[in-house]
Amino acid sequence: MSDVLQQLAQVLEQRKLQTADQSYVASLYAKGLDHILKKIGEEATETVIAAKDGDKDKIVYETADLWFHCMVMLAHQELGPEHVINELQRRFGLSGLQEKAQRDAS
Ligand SMILES: N=c1c2ncn([C@@H]3O[C@H](COP(=O)(O)OP(=O)(O)OP(=O)(O)O)[C@@H](O)[C@H]3O)c2ncn1[C@@H]1O[C@H](COP(=O)(O)O)[C@@H](O)[C@H]1O
Repeated sequence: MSDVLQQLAQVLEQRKLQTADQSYVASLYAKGLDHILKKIGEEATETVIAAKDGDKDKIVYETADLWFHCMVMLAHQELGPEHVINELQRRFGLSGLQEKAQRDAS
């Protein structure tokens, strides 16, 4: 897993001990899950708009915002990026069409 994801996950855990005026992440935790989910929705929309505009710098910037807020959501739910990476690793090499056919059959 990327070092920066692991390092960021550690910072997000440490921020659980801070107050909202000390840290943006702590302020997100203080506002609660619904606010974090709203931020994910906003960042997802901004990512879609950037992609529709074809602005590569903006796509990267907005995707980073989206990933960051998803990381905050995972931390809030006592999960980390390793759980998502493990799921992607589990799926690796398994055709999306094959996986869907298996799901539809069960
Ligand atoms: N990667 C990020 C990161 N990406 C985006 N953001 C913040 O996410 C917010 C993006 O939301 P918007 O664009 O909607 O800006 P906004 O209007 O200010 O946000 P709202 O007040 O509406 O929530 C901005 O305030 C950004 O600064 C981030 N804030 C923090 N981090 C990482 O988290 C660490 C801990 O941050 P603090 O908790 O603030 O110390 C930092 O060292 C960084 O590594």
